[in-house]
Amino acid sequence: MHERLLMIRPILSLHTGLAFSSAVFCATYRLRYTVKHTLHPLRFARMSSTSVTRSVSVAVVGVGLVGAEFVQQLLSFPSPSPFRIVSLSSSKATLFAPSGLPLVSGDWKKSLDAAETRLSLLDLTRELSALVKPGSDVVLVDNTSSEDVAASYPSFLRAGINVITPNKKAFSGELSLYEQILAASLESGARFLNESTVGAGLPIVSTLKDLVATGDKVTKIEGVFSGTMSYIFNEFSTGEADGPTFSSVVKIAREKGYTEPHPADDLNGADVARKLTILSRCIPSLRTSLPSGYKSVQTTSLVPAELESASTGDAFIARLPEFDGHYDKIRADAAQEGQVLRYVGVIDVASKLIKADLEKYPVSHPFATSLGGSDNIIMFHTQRYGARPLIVQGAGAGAAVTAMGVLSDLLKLV
Ligand SMILES: NC(=O)C1=CN([C@@H]2O[C@H](COP(=O)(O)OP(=O)(O)OC[C@H]3O[C@@H](n4cnc5c(N)ncnc54)[C@H](OP(=O)(O)O)[C@@H]3O)[C@@H](O)[C@H]2O)C=CC1
Ligand SMILES: N[C@@H](CC=O)C(=O)O
Ligand code: NA
Repeated sequence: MHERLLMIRPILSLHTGLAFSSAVFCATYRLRYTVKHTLHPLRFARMSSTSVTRSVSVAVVGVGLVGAEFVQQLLSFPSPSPFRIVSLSSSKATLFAPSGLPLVSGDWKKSLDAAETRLSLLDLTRELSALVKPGSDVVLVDNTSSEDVAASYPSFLRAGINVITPNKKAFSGELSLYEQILAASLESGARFLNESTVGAGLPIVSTLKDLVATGDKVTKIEGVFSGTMSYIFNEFSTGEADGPTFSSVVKIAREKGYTEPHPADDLNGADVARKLTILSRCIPSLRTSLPSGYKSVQTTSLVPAELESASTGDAFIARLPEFDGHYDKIRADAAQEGQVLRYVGVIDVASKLIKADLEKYPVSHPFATSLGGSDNIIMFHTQRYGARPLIVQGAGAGAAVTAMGVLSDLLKLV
């Protein structure tokens, strides 16, 4: 067994702290620590552990499209698995068993449906914090799009409970919540991992954090950030003047599980604006640039004014065909110029311009020729990569790839 002596220095900044905490948790060696400053008791308990194989208690909140697929992937994890699911919750019911729920692959939803208790985030925090011990990690996996669950991350983190999530709300809303999350994570040593909030399972957040942590200078990030918008325009705007109706491709995108619970959150550009906010906050010079989060991003909405008040996704989808004529016209206009329509996002670091917009591209442009399905394509322009940006491309929405991103975050804890 290898041994390393690790000197822990005072954490000088949030950024250094996060990079440092990653280094600690990525280490697979047995660690011995010399502590040089006062540590939060949970952080100390975590660091004092000399156990190599950690056990991980997982509480899953949200078992919809992504959540159900995540549970299935977790239950299929090769044995012996370090993970045990101690809690499952939907918006209507919750289950908790500190030693692990007896879940059967393919049949576990029945147990949750039969439960009569509703989720209390306060109770869950208390129950999970009792499981935090040296050598056993506890993780809240939030697979909802709930603001309430997102607002509770600081409490979970302060209690030493790690948070893993594809939910964008906490990282793309008010800056104050984001800062509380960073502070709580530094205080207790519990981590928050949110790879699936941008590009689903594609390595976007981790790539950006690696570029920044290794000292590269990111100058611009641009691309197609929405799986829904990508699917819609890949199908709808191919360079021809006509084709399927706009409302029909939106309906299919929803059926394929690409859209947010309310599809208007994709079509109004908010989902892309949230992703741009999440990435901007990983870049030191932009971290505080969007105090109100995604609402500060310059965003073009594709939602007709008459549908802005549609309260449910079903109502929105039902009325969208009334507006097909408008979308037909913008497709035909673009085709006449030899162009296609694509919904793109840009973060220009020097000018601090962050925007989400519908743009036209020539039919020969890579955004027209190389994208299919729900593909995202994200280009990182940096000093080290020079004139040829680092590009990540692949499916950017859908339950399987999103749950994979969540599970891969979970694996980073062990
Ligand atoms: N779909 C995709 O391709 C991607 C999704 N994401 C993100 O993943 C998250 C989940 O998306 P998706 O699975 O499609 O959404 P769904 O609407 O299918 O599922 C959401 C789940 O959350 C539950 N829920 C909602 N509010 C609460 C609450 N307050 N307490 C407990 N449970 C709650 C719902 O319960 P109930 O069933 O009782 O209503 C449901 O189980 C979202 O944040 C989304 O943005 C990220 C990347 C890609
Ligand atoms: N609705 C989102 C899902 C992933 O974040 C999208 O379409 O990209
Ligand atoms: Na990702």
